Amino acid sequence: MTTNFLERAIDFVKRATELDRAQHYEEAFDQYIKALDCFKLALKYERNESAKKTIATHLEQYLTRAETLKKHLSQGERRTPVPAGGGAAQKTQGSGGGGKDEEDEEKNKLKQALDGAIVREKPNVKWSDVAGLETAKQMLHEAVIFPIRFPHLFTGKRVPWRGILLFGPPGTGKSYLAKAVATEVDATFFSVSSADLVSKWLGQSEKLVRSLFELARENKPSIVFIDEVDSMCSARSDQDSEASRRLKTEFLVQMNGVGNSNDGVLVLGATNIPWNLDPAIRRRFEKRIYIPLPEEPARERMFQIHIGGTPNNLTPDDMHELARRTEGYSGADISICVREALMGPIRRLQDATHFKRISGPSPADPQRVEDDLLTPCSPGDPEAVEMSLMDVPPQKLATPPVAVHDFFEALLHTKPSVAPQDIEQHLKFTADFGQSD
Ligand SMILES: Nc1ncnc2c1ncn2[C@@H]1O[C@H](COP(=O)(O)OP(=O)(O)OP(=O)(O)O)[C@@H](O)[C@H]1O
Repeated sequence: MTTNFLERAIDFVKRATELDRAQHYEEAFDQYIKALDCFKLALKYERNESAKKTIATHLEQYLTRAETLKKHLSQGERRTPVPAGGGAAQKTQGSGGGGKDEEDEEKNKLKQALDGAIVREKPNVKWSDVAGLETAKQMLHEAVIFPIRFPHLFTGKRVPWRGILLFGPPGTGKSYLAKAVATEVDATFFSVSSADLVSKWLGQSEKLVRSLFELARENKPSIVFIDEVDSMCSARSDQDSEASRRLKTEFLVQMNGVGNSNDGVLVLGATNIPWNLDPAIRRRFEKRIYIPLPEEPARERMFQIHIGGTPNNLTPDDMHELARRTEGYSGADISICVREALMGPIRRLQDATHFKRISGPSPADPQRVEDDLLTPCSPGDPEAVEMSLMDVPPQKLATPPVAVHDFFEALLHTKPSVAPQDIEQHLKFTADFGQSD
């Protein structure tokens, strides 16, 4: 298996370096990425230690080159030459002169480690997908979207916010909102779960934090989203391990931008337990926005968003009723309830013992109407034919629409997940330190 992956990796590398030399950087980058995927698999399955080392060295080498190309491409320069810069192309071209010093090597390793801990792809969540949370959205516009789109608005003493904390009970859309920011804004987005950072990289994590901020500064305008920021930044205490103390100090230093300018870098934090944050770190988040449980109109919008285009026969009154019945539910609770309800028609199909013919849009081509589709019905229906789902030809199956009783049924099984005491604590924190949505 290893040999196979290794061979494939080498094939991709050959193609990549040829394209690289011919300055076809976009295609070269694609081939490097494919090569890296194969190298990673080869590394995973290789048992021999010295072979592992060789593969790891290749991996690092081509990763560096791919990163250089990516940076170059993202600056919109498709064909201008990219210096080899100690990366793969340099070595394969045999142009010598490499010799990165140890510090660079260390930095590269950390950047690779970061690659595993951070997500850089743009999520696909739009502003309009986020129900309610108007204050938070407006604040994020001020902090993120305006400074990038209209930099001249932020001159002189008017400076954009550098640190924003989103806090509130679980499942209220803090991460979801951060994803919407990432999708809507033309900035590099780094998303890191601080629980991951602490658990996987303890000992190394302060260096990772430094590298994360370095990367963010290199790629500005950028947004660093730190989920569960409390696990990295809880109040300092005598019981803290040396590693955790170093991590907190480093985070403070980086957020201050000491010795570096943090212009163009916004730190967005999210937490369910803001009262656990270290006070010094809490202060670095200049804006602290409470993300509460959704009000009735927001809940109604959530039902609409999560149902989307799924065929249903819900009336506006049904929607109001659902919103009314879900007081105390978080956005996450509602999305689970909707998923459950959307399965209702599938269950009806599975349980059906009788079907009848109806006309409707063809499952294969919704533009065409067919008059011999089959849908479940009660055994007493005059047109009922006894059969089960498996007897229905797939292209003749008409899926029943989701109905309001599917939601009522789902609500019996999905209960609100946030406890009232939790809300009280959040309200107290908001009164003391926050800003309410
Ligand atoms: N305001 C909202 N509008 C639309 N959907 C929402 C909203 N809030 C939550 N959801 C739904 O709930 C899911 C979970 O939300 P999310 O992960 O953002 O919550 P969170 O506040 O970050 O929770 P946690 O603190 O547990 O990480 C989202 O993927 C989304 O489907």
